[in-house]
Amino acid sequence: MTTTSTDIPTTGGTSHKELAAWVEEVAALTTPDSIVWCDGSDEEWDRLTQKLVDAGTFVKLDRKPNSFWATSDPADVARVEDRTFICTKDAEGAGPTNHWMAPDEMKGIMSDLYRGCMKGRTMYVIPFVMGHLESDTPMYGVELTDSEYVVCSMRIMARIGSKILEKMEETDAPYVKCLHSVGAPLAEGQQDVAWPCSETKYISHFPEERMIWSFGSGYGGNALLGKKCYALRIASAMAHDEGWLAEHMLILKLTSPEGKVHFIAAAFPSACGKTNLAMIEPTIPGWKAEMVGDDIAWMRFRNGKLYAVNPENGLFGVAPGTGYPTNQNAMHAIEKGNSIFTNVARTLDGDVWWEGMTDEAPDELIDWRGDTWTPESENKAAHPNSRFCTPITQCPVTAPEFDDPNGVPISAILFGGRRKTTIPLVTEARDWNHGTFIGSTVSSETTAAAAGAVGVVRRDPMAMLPFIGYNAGDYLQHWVNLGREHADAMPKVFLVNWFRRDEDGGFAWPGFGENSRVLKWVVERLEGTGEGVETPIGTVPAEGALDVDGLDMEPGQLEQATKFDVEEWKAEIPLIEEWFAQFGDKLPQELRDELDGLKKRLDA
Ligand SMILES: Nc1nc2c(ncn2[C@@H]2O[C@H](COP(=O)(O)OP(=O)(O)O)[C@@H](O)[C@H]2O)c(=O)[nH]1
Ligand SMILES: C=C(OP(=O)(O)O)C(=O)O
Ligand SMILES: [Mn+2]
Repeated sequence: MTTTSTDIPTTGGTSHKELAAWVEEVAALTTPDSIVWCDGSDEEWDRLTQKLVDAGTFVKLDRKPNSFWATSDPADVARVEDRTFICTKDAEGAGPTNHWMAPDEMKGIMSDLYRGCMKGRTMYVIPFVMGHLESDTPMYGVELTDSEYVVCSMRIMARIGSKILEKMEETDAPYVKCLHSVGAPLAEGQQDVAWPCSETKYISHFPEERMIWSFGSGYGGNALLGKKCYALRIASAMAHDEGWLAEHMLILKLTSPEGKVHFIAAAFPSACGKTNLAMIEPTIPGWKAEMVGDDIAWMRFRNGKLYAVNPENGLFGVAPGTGYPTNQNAMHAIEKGNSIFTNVARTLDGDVWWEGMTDEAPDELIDWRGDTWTPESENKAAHPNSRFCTPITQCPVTAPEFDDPNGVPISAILFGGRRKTTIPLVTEARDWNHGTFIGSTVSSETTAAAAGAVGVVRRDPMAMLPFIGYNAGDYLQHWVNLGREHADAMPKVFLVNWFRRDEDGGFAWPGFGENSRVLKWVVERLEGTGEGVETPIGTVPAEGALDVDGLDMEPGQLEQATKFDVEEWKAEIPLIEEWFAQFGDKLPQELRDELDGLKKRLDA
């Protein structure tokens, strides 16, 4: 890259010399028409949303205050795991579960793509912090992007703007360099499209340099670089080096009828129920649930406990299936407006709609492809991975502890996935290593959150398969090591499955608010009052220990949801062995021992 920037008209700037130099360097490479340093103000939001309306990217919604509807290019609707790379010095650093390329090679390829890629566009500089600015160790980032959609979405999802930059300048603070381009330069006089993007996509991470280069996509998980790219992939590598955990987990505050508070973290793969559980309305009397986070947990040791912070400031939730009966809290958050909806359907009077929002679809809609849609239409009105992007503080059940820079002490971790068979409703791990084993072998059917086939069962350790920013074998060893070093701080671990099917193919367990019954048993186990029965896979609720009072289930269904079937589990063993085999020497001995133990118990 050449160094001198040029006479590109610029609004704003910084006294942070290293940052100023990086911005100049990128501008010289990408040659935007102008540079804007984002201040995060309302005025800026108004200006950029108007610009997006004028460009045809946004339609302003008459029925939701300060809210906008966007539809993407039909080929840019989800994370692209095939195009996601971990660029460590050697391939072993990325491990068997990631795509790897040497940093120099990747930088060569991407520099060619970036050269001149912002022509005809504005390059925005977004200073942001993941977590709290008041934290002991503020976790800064700066995203350079040529997308107004990304700026507006980042303003909802993270804490951005002048206040962050000023604090960074005070100490010349280090930050994660996040470079993003939609990869669609405009020639002189060329008309823009509503959703610029490129067929060529790269989502590249340089964990050793704490840097992210993203090219060609405007979709959230690929383009809002503070979220999955920084707060999971880069942060997991930082956490490994520094002795903490960056995890794909919601954080829930539960208050029992006696007023006792417990904080629970839960890891489910994308589109497997994190946002819904984070906003649960318990159906059992006297229990109160509040949300600290719905997607990501950063967990550090403090006063002999494991404390979790939600590094985000917004919700980027799966729209389909979100409605008043299943998740009224998300609906109330959305009603307040200030939101961006992507790839949902739009009603003719300027509201949004998606499958599962109401029992009956409106008579006529504009679907996510921009076509007229009626209930007779064959296609879905909303894309299955369509999203709402909404400030987290608008959710009526956001816990006051969301604002605590130190986070909340976690007393239980739930792992889960989407499995039609085998995995019972709830199982408690025997101890930390067994819990780590359970987490490391979690399996789930793939969903529309990532491009590719849907419904294929794959192993997804700790729901982190697409998000571990280094060798997954080292990641599993890190979990084991932390358990050894901080034995007394470790939460109890549970495995859950809301998605088991009955003979008719329907969900055996009603899920959603009824999941509070499972949470109640979890809390009772923490407090030493819940009764359990040991099985080869862990402890399951004893007969009658799961509160099903007032639950209307057909005969046999509860049994179907909760049963442990030794034959089903024996069939899992070769799959787990195959999964473990790829780690070679990196597989922690402790997990080998856990697998042996499980085999013996199943055969006994
Ligand atoms: N059957 C069933 N579906 C659920 C449950 N919780 C969430 N879902 C559905 O799973 C999909 C993804 O949920 P969401 O909470 O957005 O997942 P996230 O991506 O992990 O945050 C949505 O369509 C939900 O309606 C549950 O307990 N039971
Ligand atoms: C934001 C995403 O994740 P989730 O479905 O876990 O909310 C994503 O997959 O892009
Ligand atoms: Mn979610």
